[in-house]
Amino acid sequence: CVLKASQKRRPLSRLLEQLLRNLEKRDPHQFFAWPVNDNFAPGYSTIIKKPMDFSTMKQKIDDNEYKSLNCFISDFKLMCNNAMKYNKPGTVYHKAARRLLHAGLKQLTPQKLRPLGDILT
Ligand SMILES: COc1ccc(OC)c(-c2cc(C(C)=O)n3cccnc23)c1
Repeated sequence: CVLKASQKRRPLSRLLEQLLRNLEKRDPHQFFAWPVNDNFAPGYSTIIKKPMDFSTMKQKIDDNEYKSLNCFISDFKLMCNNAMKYNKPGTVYHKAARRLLHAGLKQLTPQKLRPLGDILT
């Protein structure tokens, strides 16, 4: 039988795509969907040395750049921490980043991931 394109992907890639979709649902305003633009965030590229966003994470999945779940989780944390570094507490972006990080890490706990089986070992 012929595998669908999605079924041909590596098991880790399919898992990370699923996790990414679930994390993106926690960003309803799409503040984290694309790279932050210096025109809207003055000085962003001088303050934030390693920018990260969901579209970049998706591209890294497609390019098989993530060798483990932990590398994927590190980029998710980097993205949220960048927003909490650049934006002052109390701003809509700082609050959105805190909520996203908290909700995202709850989805990425071993208890939640264990049912996915030995794909993570
Ligand atoms: C107001 O609509 C948008 C749309 C897209 C954004 O980033 C992709 C942002 C955005 C996202 C951020 C972050 C995540 O720091 N940000 C900081 C300062 C000014 N704008 C932003 C806002």
